[in-house]
Amino acid sequence: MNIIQCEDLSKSFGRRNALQHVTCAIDAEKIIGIIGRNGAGKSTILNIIAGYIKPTSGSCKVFNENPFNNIQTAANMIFIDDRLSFSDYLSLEEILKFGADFYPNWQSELAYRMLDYAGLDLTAKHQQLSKGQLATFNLVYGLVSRCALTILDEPMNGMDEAIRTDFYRAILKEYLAFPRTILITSHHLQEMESILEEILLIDKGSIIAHAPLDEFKEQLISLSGPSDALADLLSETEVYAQTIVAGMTSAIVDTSKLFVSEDLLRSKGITLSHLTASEVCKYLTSKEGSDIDAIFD
Ligand SMILES: Nc1ncnc2c1ncn2[C@@H]1O[C@H](COP(=O)(O)OP(=O)(O)OP(=O)(O)O)[C@@H](O)[C@H]1O
Repeated sequence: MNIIQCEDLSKSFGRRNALQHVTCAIDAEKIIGIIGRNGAGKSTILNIIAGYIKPTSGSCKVFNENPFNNIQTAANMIFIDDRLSFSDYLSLEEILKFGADFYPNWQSELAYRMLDYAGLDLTAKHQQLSKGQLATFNLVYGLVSRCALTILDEPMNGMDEAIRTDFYRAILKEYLAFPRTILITSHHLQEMESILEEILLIDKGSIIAHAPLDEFKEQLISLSGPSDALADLLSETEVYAQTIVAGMTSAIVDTSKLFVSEDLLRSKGITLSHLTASEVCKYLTSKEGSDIDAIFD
């Protein structure tokens, strides 16, 4: 069952096109990574899904309704990002009590246990927390609310590596205990990969891939071997990156256009290796001919 349906969705801010003709459907009860470079349009699409901003054109349906200013969809959804703010006068404990009153599936005990684990003082005020502590508190708040749609926009921003590792596990455990749809953005895809079922890759306001994680990773492959043995193959497929050193070529290529068996590759001395999701994202979204070294030449 789709809980989010976007049809030909576009959003402009003045003359800047943040999203362009986006069409996608998101199933219930999945953890989906919304991935893309800085400025790709990730927060914009999440803000439209959350009902905070209106699209310029096209439609977005969440739980079959237009989410903009919609109390019904808001009641089944939580949006966590680093701009989440609570009253300056409330302690963390008081904020948790408000959460318990508002969200029907709220898990108080779990919230206390997680915050105790992270060493947060419940008498502290939200605004007194450090950047990492703030992210930790907000993420706990988002998880224990157990909303059918949980949107986490860069939830680990500012957290140290150890707590990030712990909290990726916490997200997965919470999801397994109470399946829901979790949309999560992060620039640390490698760390987050193990909890994702699907990846939705946005580049310059357009969706360029939306697939289960394994399928996504299989889109590109790395081939290495003698340059003459690889030359014909490379002319038949799309090459995303290539290096040639001493007659040996290494190339990142599109697997959908590569019609050759692994046995044949082996017989030509070509080795094939798989990429991580993070590497696939990097190659699919890098600017043609981009090279930071060129700036200094
Ligand atoms: N309120 C706004 N006013 C003007 N331009 C905006 C506004 N919000 C976003 N944009 C522009 O829209 C584009 C997409 O921004 P968005 O915040 O969605 O990117 P993002 O993928 O979340 O980036 P990041 O990974 O850096 O957070 C960017 O070019 C940004 O400058």
